[in-house]
Amino acid sequence: MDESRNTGVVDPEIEALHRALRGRSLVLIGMMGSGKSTVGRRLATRLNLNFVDADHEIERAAGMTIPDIFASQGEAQFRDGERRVVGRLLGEGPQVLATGGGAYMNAETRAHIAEAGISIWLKADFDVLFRRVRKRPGRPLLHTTDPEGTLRRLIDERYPTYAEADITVVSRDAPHEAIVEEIVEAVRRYLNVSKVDLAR
Ligand SMILES: Nc1ncnc2c1ncn2[C@@H]1O[C@H](COP(=O)(O)OP(=O)(O)O)[C@@H](O)[C@H]1O
Ligand SMILES: O=C(O)C1=C[C@@H](OP(=O)(O)O)[C@@H](O)[C@H](O)C1
Ligand SMILES: [Mg+2]
Repeated sequence: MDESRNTGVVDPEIEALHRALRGRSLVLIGMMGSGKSTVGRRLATRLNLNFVDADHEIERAAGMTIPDIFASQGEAQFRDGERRVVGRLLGEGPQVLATGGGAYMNAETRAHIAEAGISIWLKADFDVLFRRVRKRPGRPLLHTTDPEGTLRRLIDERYPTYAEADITVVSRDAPHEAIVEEIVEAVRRYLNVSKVDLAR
């Protein structure tokens, strides 16, 4: 759970960001395939924060994979576990928390994130998402006769809510590090931590 942490790094810029976070976590939200898990891990390394993936924690708590949870218990049970796990993880900040795509759609979770975190929406076009999720199946919501239509419907349903996030960063096909730097810059702006102040 903690493998992304770099200890011993003393970077004034990062320390200033940590102070400005005041215990809040950076919470990645967005559709399946937007890069929350992969970019989140790198963001945590970059900022010397712990990384935690809610899906991974749900799987650990349940002792089974997400497709198995959906198959054996159904989506409602998964959502209930997701709400509890995200709530617990938000109490353990500051860290980078990658949520599953549906987590932010829960009003209670959203309120909790607003209180204990800074929400970052990784916003991506349908084409980008569809190409990515096709490469790696294993997302039970897309196990339908029409995964393309399902993904479009989920985008329509969810984007107005995702738009409530504190910060939006466009996720496109670019080196992960480039997206990480855009997030760091956006977080710095959001927290009013200026590079100029830090250089003094
Ligand atoms: N900036 C990017 N450029 C290219 N591929 C990316 C980028 N970000 C994520 N991906 C790829 O998209 C897929 C889904 O990423 P993942 O982090 O699992 O998304 P999420 O957790 O949001 O569902 C992975 O194969 C990942 O490597
Ligand atoms: O969008 C969703 O509702 C889901 C997204 C998945 O996580 P990723 O967004 O990390 O793929 C996972 O939580 C589950 O399959 C449901
Ligand atoms: Mg993920």
